Amino acid sequence: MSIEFRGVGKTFPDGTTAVGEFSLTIPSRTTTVLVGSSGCGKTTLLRMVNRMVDPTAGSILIDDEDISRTDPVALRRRIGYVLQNSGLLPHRRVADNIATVPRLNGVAKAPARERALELMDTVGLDRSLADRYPSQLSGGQQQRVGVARALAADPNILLMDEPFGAVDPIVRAELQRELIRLRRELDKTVLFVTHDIDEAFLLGDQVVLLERGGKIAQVGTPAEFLANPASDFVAEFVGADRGRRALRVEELDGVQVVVDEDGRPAGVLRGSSAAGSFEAKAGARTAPGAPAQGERAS
Ligand SMILES: Nc1ncnc2c1ncn2[C@@H]1O[C@H](COP(=O)(O)OP(=O)(O)OP(=O)(O)O)[C@@H](O)[C@H]1O
Repeated sequence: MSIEFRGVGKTFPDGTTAVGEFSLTIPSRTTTVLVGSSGCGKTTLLRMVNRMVDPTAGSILIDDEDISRTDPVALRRRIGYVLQNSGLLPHRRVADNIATVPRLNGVAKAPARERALELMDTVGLDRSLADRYPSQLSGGQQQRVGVARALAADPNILLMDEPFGAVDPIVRAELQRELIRLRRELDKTVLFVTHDIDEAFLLGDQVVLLERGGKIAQVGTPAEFLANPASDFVAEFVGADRGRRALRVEELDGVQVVVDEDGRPAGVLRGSSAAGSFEAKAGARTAPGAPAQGERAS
């Protein structure tokens, strides 16, 4: 399913303009990553897609249908949503957390549990954890449960708000690899929010770098960012955010390769079309120097 933002703006009742005017098309079955510093409007944009926030200007279309005319509850049940702190219900067991939306949609207990167990396999969680409570899991396991829960209603769209922001770098790299695998298997339209440009380049078919007020500094494939930063702001964000390890594109035997500042290959760029996403070699990119996460639990 495609998502289109048309001249979208959001000014909160207290007068804060989180998003000025934002237009973007997110093609079906691709991953778009919104990246930018704290407070630039990423979460607000994400939450407008499932109507947890309604825009004060413009419109959002899903497969050409204006979502302001849809029932927000029904809309939310068909869009998966993963949060930084997993957002699990603490008093419910893992399998029950995963089965929340199917149960709300009227699926009986036994098939809902069976589906939850299958989803635990999908996200790489051992089924023996099904009857634990969230507090009895590690942070990484909780995030996997959050992903499984978001997938439970088999949504076509997955919204992910800093889903790997609260785990350590090693678990984070593991979860990123899992998401790349899942994306290939599940074929969803994914909108992903992060502070971390490395994570954005690793996961995004399309990367959108935002400035304050939801202003687009640049939109493009990771290759386009690396080869052609649109402004000094972009060049600085792309370089500064990854510390000393500035990446660049080089051509080796006719293949575009991303190398780090010491000339070590960090990934291969596949073509330059819509499929021009960034394939990182395992272990080559572990998000060093990831900026501190936002204090606000969203
Ligand atoms: N309910 C609200 N009322 C007033 N202002 C808000 C509200 N929610 C968000 N804002 C403001 O809107 C701006 C954008 O917030 P938003 O949460 O979208 O940013 P963000 O890029 O996701 O930040 P972070 O990376 O820290 O999560 C910020 O200035 C924030 O303080």
